[in-house]
Amino acid sequence: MLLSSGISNVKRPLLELFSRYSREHKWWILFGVLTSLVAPIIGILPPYILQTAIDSVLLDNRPFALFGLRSGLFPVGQADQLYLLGGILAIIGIVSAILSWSAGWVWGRFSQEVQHKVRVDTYTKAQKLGMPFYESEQTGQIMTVLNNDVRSLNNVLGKFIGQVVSTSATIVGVTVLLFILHWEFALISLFFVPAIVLVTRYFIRRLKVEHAAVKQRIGVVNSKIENNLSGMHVIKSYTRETQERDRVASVSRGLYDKFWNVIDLRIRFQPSLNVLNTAGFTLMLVLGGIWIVEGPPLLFSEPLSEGTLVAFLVYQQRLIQPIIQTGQLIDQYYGARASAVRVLSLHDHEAREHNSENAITVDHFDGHIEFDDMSFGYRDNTVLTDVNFTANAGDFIGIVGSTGSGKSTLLKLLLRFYEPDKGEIRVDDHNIKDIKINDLRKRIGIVHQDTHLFSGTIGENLGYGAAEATEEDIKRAARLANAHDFIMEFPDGYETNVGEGGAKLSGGQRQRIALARSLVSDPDILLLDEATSHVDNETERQIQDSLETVVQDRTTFAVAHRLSTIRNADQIVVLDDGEIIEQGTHQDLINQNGKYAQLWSIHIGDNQRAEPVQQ
Ligand SMILES: Nc1ncnc2c1ncn2[C@@H]1O[C@H](COP(=O)(O)OP(=O)(O)OP(=O)(O)O)[C@@H](O)[C@H]1O
Repeated sequence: MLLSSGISNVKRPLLELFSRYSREHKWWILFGVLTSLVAPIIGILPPYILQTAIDSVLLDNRPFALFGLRSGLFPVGQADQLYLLGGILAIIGIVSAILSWSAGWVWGRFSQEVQHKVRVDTYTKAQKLGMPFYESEQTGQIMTVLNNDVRSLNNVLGKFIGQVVSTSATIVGVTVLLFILHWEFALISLFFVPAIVLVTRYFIRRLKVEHAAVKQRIGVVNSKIENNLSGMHVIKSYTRETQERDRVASVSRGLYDKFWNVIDLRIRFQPSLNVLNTAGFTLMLVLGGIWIVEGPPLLFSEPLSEGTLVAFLVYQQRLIQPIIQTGQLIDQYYGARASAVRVLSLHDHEAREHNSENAITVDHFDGHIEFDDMSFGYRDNTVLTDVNFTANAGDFIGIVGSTGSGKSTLLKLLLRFYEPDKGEIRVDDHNIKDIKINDLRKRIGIVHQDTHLFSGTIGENLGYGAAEATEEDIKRAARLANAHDFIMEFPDGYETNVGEGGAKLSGGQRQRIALARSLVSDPDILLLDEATSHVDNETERQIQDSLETVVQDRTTFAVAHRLSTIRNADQIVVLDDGEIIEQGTHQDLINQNGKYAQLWSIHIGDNQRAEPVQQ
């Protein structure tokens, strides 16, 4: 359960992801940083101008000066001075708005670019993971990484730098301005900042822990819901709606509890800061008032003007916001960090399918296949032991055996869904480990035991594995699989929508479409895993007739419980508990009078019993 525990060895996951995805956008980032830096600096000037308006224009107790400059160009009349200040404020407002818009645009685009790329990359990487990964991870957890985690990363990767830059610029800018305005009062008024930082730190540390727990719980809820939706027919059949509702409610409550911990921390965080803020504001107002009325207290010497006090009070409010924002940024940071760990766990997962170093390219197989002393097990559970047999090019091989004897596993090993633990599998004298995985799979057609169709039309499903297939290729394959006639009976023919996972078709129809799909690309090797188990005897006989033509041109492995399907095979392999116990033609095996002969007599008996009683 790697994703649910979120293991990744990367020390700074966000930085790592940022460096992976930001390179090609360095100019955007530079522009974004510049605008995020300049916008808040310009934005903090109005209170400074307010001070001039109060002290130099309204109270007229200071000579008119702006930014330390006393120019003969400045107007002397009060109204003109106010017009000048009003004009400057308007320009600041416009420039500030343009810069904020530019910063918002750049970071918004950048964050969407990053989100899009991380999502596509993560999906691409997930696709490269081998089947064992999908068997050990819940689909819901993988979906959570692709949806929630990628979205949460977007918040930070895209906006974080802009916010960090503008927040830092505001804090530094305001602090510098306060010292320029009145360094003695600035020393006193900044006293409350360390208290705010300490409170922020306390909450952030606790949020970090809770965020990781929330991420994991979201995955659990998604898995449960996804699992239930895909098994809805079973839930309904067994009338388990109430129990399943309770189970969903239980995992959802688990998420609720964890989320509540985060919300509880957040809602206590903001009021705590507000209390500190109000205390700081009140103290400054009282102290500043006394300073103005009675002159500088204690060791201080500079008198304080009314305008300066007003500017300080406004700046104090301006300062608290970026400090709170810093807290929120750190909160977001830890949320995104937990997501980054999960995304990287998927990106860097070692269970990736990979070609060997000197893997060869293949565009055709003759179809000579050898299993050479091959053994395989799922984790600790040995499923196939010392399998030895050879299929000559063009052979039709029947594989029979009791349930769980390893028949499907044998076919999956040929596709390299898993690697043998011992021995090897060779196709045309090449160990399949040394053939490029995609080349191997492209030349092998398979009909899985569990037929899966994708939402879309019948035609789209048929052409799924062969982009270059013509309409004629598709129809030819459909005829071979005895599917063409029933497809044409639908009003929309090949344009018929199959529904979610093929739900609008019968089991037998789905199977015939899957069979046709495997034939469209004209594979050199064909693997049929119970490919006709859901069709009636008559349809099976018709498919059998068509397949006789099909199998002549390629090596075919057919797993079948219905033994009539493989009766004419060149070779029948009988598996029992993962070992080959018998091998030969139908007649050889009947003559041996072993397991196969026993199965055959049951099969015949079944068929006879299934015959309608003659009146
Ligand atoms: N992904 C898996 N992980 C762990 N064990 C598995 C997995 N797939 C199959 N097995 C186990 O391997 C054994 C062989 O399974 P396999 O599907 O190959 O049997 P089979 O002969 O095709 O059975 P059936 O006729 O019922 O389809 C079974 O005991 C099964 O439980």
